[in-house]
Amino acid sequence: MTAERVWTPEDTARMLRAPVTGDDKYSRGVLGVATGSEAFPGAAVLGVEAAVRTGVGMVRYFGSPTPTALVLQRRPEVVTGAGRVQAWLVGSGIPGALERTMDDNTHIGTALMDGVPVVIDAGALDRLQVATGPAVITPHYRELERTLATTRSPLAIDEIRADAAAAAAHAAETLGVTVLLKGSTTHIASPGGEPISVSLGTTWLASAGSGDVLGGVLGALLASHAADIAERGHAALGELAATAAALHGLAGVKASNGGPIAALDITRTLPGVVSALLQMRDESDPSAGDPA
Ligand SMILES: NC(=O)C1=CN([C@@H]2O[C@H](COP(=O)(O)OP(=O)(O)OC[C@H]3O[C@@H](n4cnc5c(N)ncnc54)[C@H](O)[C@@H]3O)[C@@H](O)[C@H]2O)[C@@H](O)CC1
Ligand SMILES: Nc1ncnc2c1ncn2[C@@H]1O[C@H](COP(=O)(O)OP(=O)(O)O)[C@@H](O)[C@H]1O
Repeated sequence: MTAERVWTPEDTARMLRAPVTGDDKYSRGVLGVATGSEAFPGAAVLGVEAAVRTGVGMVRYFGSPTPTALVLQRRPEVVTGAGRVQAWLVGSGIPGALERTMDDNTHIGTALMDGVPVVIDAGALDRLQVATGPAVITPHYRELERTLATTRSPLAIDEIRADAAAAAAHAAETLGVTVLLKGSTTHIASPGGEPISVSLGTTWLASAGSGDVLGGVLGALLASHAADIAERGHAALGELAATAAALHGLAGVKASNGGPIAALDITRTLPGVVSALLQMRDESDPSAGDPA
């Protein structure tokens, strides 16, 4: 069995970065989002909404006309078109290779070849090897099976299910990326980093679009922690991935209150979860979190 660090709300709170007096929207970090497509426009709305509500200086959205219109309708604060960013989120709501349009491929390529940290989800997973910056992949079990299928050491889905922690570790080693393997327990593995498990959610999170929300949370965290990633590389990416899974899980629990949730509900409870964690941190260590 893989020995994993069990991630806690306290660990999550320690990783959060609240804006300080010297900050502006650019110093807080800009997230580029290349998600959604004419086939799955809703995924773009979910990821953008989650990023905005996790906390980031600005979101730039780069996608096809339908998701662009929907994103702007819901979040007028978003800037559209490619531009300078500190991190990218790419792939949620983009179809697999056989169904992708030329536009979809352009969006994926732009995000992957910008050289900054990148969250790679769903339809961009088959292109992960062209990423020029440090990458975190966010597959569920079927997506991990597909992603490993073209490597020299594939894993069948039953093997992944039987030992998901080991599967995540194997994928991180084989692919050279940080892996966030989604499930009721989320397993995180990084090349050379500490394996982590996160079980802070609820089974009600097993619903369409829930993973698209997680991508937005993680993208926002990468964009707002660029200096930490530059300094600590995959060790930082692993802890940020665990932080995202924890925020997503805790927001899901709050949104559910023991009942069903729609994916967009998770984004509504995110700010409250962030503020409660920051308050807990400030009460236990008033000097934490403001290096300015
Ligand atoms: N609102 C949206 O725009 C949403 C977009 N999504 C996007 O949709 C794309 C595909 O994601 P998936 O995780 O579904 O991809 P998967 O490729 O893992 O799932 C598709 C597979 O699920 C199986 N399947 C399909 N319908 C089934 C059913 N009724 N019962 C049992 N098995 C069934 C089939 O084997 C199919 O090949 C991704 O790009 C994802 O981001 C999803 O996140 C759902 C919400
Ligand atoms: N049984 C479960 N219990 C708790 N969380 C779950 C469960 N199943 C899935 N999740 C979580 O819900 C999300 C589902 O993501 P994903 O499968 O990518 O959905 P989608 O593609 O529809 O957005 C992940 O964050 C995962 O960890």
